[in-house]
Amino acid sequence: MPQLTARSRVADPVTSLLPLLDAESPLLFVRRGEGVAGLGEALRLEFSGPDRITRAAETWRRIAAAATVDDSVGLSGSGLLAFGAFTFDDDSAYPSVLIVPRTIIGRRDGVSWVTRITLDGDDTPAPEPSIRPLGAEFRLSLQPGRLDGAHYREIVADAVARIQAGELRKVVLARDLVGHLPTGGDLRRVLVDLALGYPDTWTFAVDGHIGSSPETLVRVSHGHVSARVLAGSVARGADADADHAAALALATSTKDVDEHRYAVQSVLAALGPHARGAGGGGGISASEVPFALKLPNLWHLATNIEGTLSDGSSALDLAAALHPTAAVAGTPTAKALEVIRELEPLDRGRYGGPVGWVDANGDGKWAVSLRSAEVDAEGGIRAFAGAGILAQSDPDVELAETKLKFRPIVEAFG
Ligand SMILES: C=C(O[C@@H]1C=C(C(=O)O)C=C[C@H]1O)C(=O)O
Repeated sequence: MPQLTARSRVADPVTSLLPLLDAESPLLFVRRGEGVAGLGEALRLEFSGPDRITRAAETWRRIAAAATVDDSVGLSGSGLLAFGAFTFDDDSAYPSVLIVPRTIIGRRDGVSWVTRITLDGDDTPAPEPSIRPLGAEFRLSLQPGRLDGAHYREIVADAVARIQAGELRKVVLARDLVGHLPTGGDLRRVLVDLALGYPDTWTFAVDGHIGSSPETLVRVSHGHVSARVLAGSVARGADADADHAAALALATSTKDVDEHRYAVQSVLAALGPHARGAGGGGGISASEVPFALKLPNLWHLATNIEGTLSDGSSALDLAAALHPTAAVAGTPTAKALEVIRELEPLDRGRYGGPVGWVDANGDGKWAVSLRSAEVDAEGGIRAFAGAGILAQSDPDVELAETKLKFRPIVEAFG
């Protein structure tokens, strides 16, 4: 069993975590400038196969129980934690990882801290947080990958026919864009653009998987559990009136409200066995009517879900119970996964999977990886975006929706 020792102390305030990151292998999970950044690797664990998240959760519980943690900060993200990113599919060629950095810099409620982590028997000094000037600016354009627009419309039409024939109710189909990072390209430039352009989303970087997701898979903090489900999308309007009309049309569209309901139900069903409702009643609670969440590129229908944990599950246990939600797979789940495998000629990698962190107490924050890309060791980039397909879906509209969902990543690289 790896023996980890972690020590967290309040530090001089940092104004931004991003310039502190490693340019080639950044570790990051932030929203509105707050969160955690990691340097170096004290421990890296890889998982694969159908029970990859469950095994990661069990392994982490044992490592955390054996660890020595001295945390005088006591904020969300202080103390010992592991960053993680898990593949969407059971058979992906990409690794699912938990990475414990050597040094963590955190920022929350105006307080900054540094956590230093050592692995017994490893004397490598922990990297010192220091501002590293950003590398040269670069611009690159992402091009259609394995699945271009015309092909995407075809598989959407195929899925619609299957849904209309009663094979399933909903399936989320994604397509890809590819590109190449220039030699020495500083990934922090991309992360800065994402974090500044989409401040209300989770901007993340774990093991070359980067993005800015608006969807919270699950958050656990001191026995409280919460999630934010998104499903149902529409483009922002060109002016204030058109924008208001777009949000209204989304909130009253039967197709989108139905799609949203499936996604909320799948999250409630997965969390129910682990939680009591916020009001003390049975189960976990969700607001009855979704709200329209405004992002720079899109409106989404959104529902916040809350409850009190009843069984000591960690955030990673719950991520295992939740993945894959109807927001990224479909309904019913098993059939949707079968249709995705059949129609999508892609390995989604960690897109659509849980990305976030878990601490030694089991608290943590996990997003559904959306608006994201895989960047491999040779600089190869593959970005993904998808849309929920229902009986009434129009292939042209769904293709247009994926274009809008690519925008954060396309613009951050471009
Ligand atoms: C699948 C994606 O997004 C998901 C699908 C949505 C939809 O179909 O309306 C909305 C938000 C996300 O839950 C994506 O961004 O790639």
